[in-house]
Amino acid sequence: MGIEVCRAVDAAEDLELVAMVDQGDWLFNVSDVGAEVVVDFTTPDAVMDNLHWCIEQGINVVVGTSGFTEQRLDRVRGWLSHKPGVGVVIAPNFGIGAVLMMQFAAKAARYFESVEIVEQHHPKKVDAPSGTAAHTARLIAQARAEAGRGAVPDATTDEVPGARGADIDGVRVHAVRATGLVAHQEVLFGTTGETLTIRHDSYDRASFMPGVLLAVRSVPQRPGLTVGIDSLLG
Ligand SMILES: NC(=O)C1=CN([C@@H]2O[C@H](COP(=O)(O)OP(=O)(O)OC[C@H]3O[C@@H](n4cnc5c(N)ncnc54)[C@H](OP(=O)(O)O)[C@@H]3O)[C@@H](O)[C@H]2O)C=CC1
Ligand SMILES: O=C(O)C1=N[C@H](C(=O)O)C[C@H](O)C1
Repeated sequence: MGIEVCRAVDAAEDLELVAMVDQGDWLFNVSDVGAEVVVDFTTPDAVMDNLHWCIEQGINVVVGTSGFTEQRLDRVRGWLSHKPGVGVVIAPNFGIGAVLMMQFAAKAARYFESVEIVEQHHPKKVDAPSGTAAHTARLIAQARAEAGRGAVPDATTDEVPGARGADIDGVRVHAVRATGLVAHQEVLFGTTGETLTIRHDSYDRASFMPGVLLAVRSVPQRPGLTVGIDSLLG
């Protein structure tokens, strides 16, 4: 993703690529060259230190790295409270189709008794479940709670641990890894006599670039924390 983002920024006439930073490189290069925005696609282990450093330096940040829980977001809000002019956009998924898939899933959630998420990714992905799946599960759980829905019905005894997937806020999430896949997700809803499946497929990492560039262009005018790119879309 880092290389893909550098290519996209380099190709954009209104943006200038001033530094590329990999593991082991000094972050100081970024401030030395006067970067206005840093884009982070690293790992859940590395991202918090990178973010903290950038905020301290007064540099705006766009983050695509997964692994953001509500606790992590609160830590970022805390850092930003000392740097009121700095903007941070953290998005679980920059693909426009994926953003809509999450919105549609949150909308459908109140009407269906059952729901499960199946995310599918390339086998080099280091984390599971995906940030997109975790975020979708939380949105669905929130929508169900607001609609007064109780627990998803499930009488299964988990005879083999993991057979029923991970439980995120009461929503089962299943992670598939297979060569040939890029990034895909299905949200399966069920109620009496019918199911609804909402599916999104990223076939190429180019699908994330318009959303990343939109966030890069927007973040200097958006101090504070923005989660997701929904509010940036026209
Ligand atoms: N929000 C979105 O739309 C998307 C999010 N993602 C997420 O982005 C993240 C990266 O994905 P992907 O590019 O596929 O993963 P990769 O493993 O291919 O790339 C991660 C890169 O980060 C480097 N890295 C690790 N630690 C640091 C550090 N401290 N400073 C600088 N660089 C570091 C790694 O270096 P090394 O190889 O030396 O370890 C590696 O080059 C994942 O969390 C993924 O889920 C991915 C696609 C879209
Ligand atoms: O690692 C990936 O590839 C992706 N990661 C993000 C996630 O964890 O949701 C976004 C997209 O699914 C691609």
